[in-house]
Amino acid sequence: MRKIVIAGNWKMFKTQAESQEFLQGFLPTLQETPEEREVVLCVPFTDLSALSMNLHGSLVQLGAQNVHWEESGAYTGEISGPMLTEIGVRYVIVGHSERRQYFGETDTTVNLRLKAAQKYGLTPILCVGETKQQRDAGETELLIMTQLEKDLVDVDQTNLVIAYEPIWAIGTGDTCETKEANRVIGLIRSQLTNPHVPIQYGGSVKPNNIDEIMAQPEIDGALVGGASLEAAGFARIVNYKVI
Ligand SMILES: O=C[C@H](O)COP(=O)(O)O
Repeated sequence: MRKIVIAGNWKMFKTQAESQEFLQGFLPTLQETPEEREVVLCVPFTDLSALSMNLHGSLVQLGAQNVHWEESGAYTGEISGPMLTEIGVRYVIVGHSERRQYFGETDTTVNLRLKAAQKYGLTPILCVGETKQQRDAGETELLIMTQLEKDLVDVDQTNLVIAYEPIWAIGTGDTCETKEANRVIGLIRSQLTNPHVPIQYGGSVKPNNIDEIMAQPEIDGALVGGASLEAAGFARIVNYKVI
């Protein structure tokens, strides 16, 4: 059976004070969360230490938004796997489209980061997905297959989560039609050597569409941006109803 993983990606939002306020509203709602649902908060680096202490013993796992491939070194602005695991981080997002678009992330560096994450005991959440232009040009399948082929070279598929995030659906309110997301995720699964890799959908996931998204047979969770910033809304997503 595949694990369900619901992850919030806070991107560059929330100071430490704001993150504590969030937890006060969010954690009490988790008592009834079914155990097979893994809940992850991928937060800014400055929030990790304090959250690690506050999440200890809770049902929520801590995630980062980037990891470098070296253990240490002269890499200004980067962070290493041991630095993250030391403070209790379990997951890390790798290859998010915003890293690829704004910070020069390539399939080569994504592959290096994936392998480093696993080497140092983290579970990477690999993001793949097409732009609107690529979708309109009928290139979705080719683009995703190419990303998977390059990103997953020598990557251990027993410690991996993949997120399908159509870029045109991120932060736009323009959710991918659920059956289409299910189709693409099925395609992704067909390219993997391990059929048990959890594959999430990401892109304008909200409290009012999570139930339908999670009803799709190929979808094993969600990577949630904007809607993970508000405690009650994210709690509704995490506690989605099985329909
Ligand atoms: O990592 C999360 C995705 O970029 C989705 O963001 P969004 O839920 O705000 O569309």
